[in-house]
Amino acid sequence: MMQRLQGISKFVPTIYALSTPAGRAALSVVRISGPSASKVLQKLTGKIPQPRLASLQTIKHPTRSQIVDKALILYFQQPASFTGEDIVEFHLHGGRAIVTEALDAIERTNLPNLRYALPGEFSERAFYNGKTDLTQLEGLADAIDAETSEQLYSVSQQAHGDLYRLCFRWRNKLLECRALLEATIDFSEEHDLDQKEFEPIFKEILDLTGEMERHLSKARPTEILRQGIRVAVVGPPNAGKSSLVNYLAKRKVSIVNEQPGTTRDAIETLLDIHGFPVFLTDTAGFRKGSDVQEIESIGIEIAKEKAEKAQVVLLILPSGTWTGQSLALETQIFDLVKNYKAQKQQVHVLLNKTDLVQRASEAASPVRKYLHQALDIPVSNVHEVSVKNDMGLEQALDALASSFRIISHVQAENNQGDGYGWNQRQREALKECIKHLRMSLDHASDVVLTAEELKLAADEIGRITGAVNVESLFDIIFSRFCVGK
Ligand SMILES: Nc1nc2c(ncn2[C@@H]2O[C@H](COP(=O)(O)OP(=O)(O)OP(=O)(O)O)[C@@H](O)[C@H]2O)c(=O)[nH]1
Repeated sequence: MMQRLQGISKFVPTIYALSTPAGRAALSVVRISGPSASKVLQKLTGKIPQPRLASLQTIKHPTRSQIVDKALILYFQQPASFTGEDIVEFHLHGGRAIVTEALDAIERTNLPNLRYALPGEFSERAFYNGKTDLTQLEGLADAIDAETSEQLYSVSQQAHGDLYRLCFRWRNKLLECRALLEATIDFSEEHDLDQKEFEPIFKEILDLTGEMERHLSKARPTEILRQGIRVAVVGPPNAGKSSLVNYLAKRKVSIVNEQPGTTRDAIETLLDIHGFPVFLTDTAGFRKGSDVQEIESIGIEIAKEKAEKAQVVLLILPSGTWTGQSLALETQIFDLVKNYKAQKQQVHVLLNKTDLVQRASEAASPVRKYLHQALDIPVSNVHEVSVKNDMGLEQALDALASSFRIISHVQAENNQGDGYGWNQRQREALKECIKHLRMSLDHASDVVLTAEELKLAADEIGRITGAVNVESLFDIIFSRFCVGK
């Protein structure tokens, strides 16, 4: 992508694009960036307004001499703009013909070196002109892709520069320590210096290492929310699994029937539960017996696999089971639950069909105790519900959301959710940086090696923000943006 920008500024192409979705809308924004942006504006409106002040102007097509639109115009003078170049924005009425003609009018100004933008090219210019760093670009791409509130807030620190500022401070400190160390080494070659002279620098490195380790331990991996949390709905046949999935999805995702064994395959649906993106999988009911047909038993195996891969297992028990009449029959289910717990999966149990049970909470008490004692399921993870009558589901969803918060590190188990969102690439670079800092401290007796490790540590932080060469990543990051961003 670098080649798009090569050369001195007057040869940098001026780019333009529709920055809002195509189609009929209240407004559509066309953006122009580059050395000729103001010339395009002059040719189409006859004047250049004061920078950063909105003004209503008439856009005339240069060859047809017809009015394309009367639109709000914004002009940003470089370097005070998103890309760091001159930018012009046309806030047009959002009609298909208006947008097409506005884009055509820009092209027909026939100014040299003017072309339609490539995907992510505005952001790419912002990066190369030092207006943003890699963490903010990645955060912005994730923020634009976010479909739920928690997805959005998990990347807002990246998108708004907090992570960049932190890394910028760390890198500067590392470079400072290294410079100080090298100056002291040079000085010590002429003057017989005591090892003690290096102590303040080592203290600084130690403090910085501790600070980075704290950030790493509190880091919220952003990819968990980007990928969605996997929740498997399991239980015996006829428990109400499909009814629950349909209730949560607010539509008919699965077939509901009183016939046991209705659901044969795993049916997955993406939902927003309290701001968390959740892949909810309805599965075939677990059961054994001579009347279990081959297809159903395949479905049961698929259900087990789905549950093993899920981060949260939602076990639904129908009233007959949890009131104790057939609890013994369900040992195979409880064995599976033990297995999920052993794999550190979060397990929630819904005691369903309370509408069929007299004094339901009294009846639920022994089973709740049993689940807690025998299977180590917290009492707060066992919920009495009636999917049919919409009872108890609100509280169950609140408890599920608490598990999602912990899984996605939005909230730590000790209730401290103050860590930054870091993606895998960033966490790995931070881990490498800490490794080099630890090595630099191990080499305390050979300060030349310490200085070298400090350089490697600073490079790792530079890789996070893009200050150190990471061009191989640029195509991946910029291509995530659409044209006009
Ligand atoms: N009374 C009562 N009936 C319910 C409740 N929830 C579900 N049902 C009924 O129970 C029957 C089975 O419901 P499903 O949702 O198909 O159960 P399932 O667990 O998906 O069943 P399988 O597909 O056999 O595994 C249906 O007739 C539902 O209407 C409830 O809270 N109370």
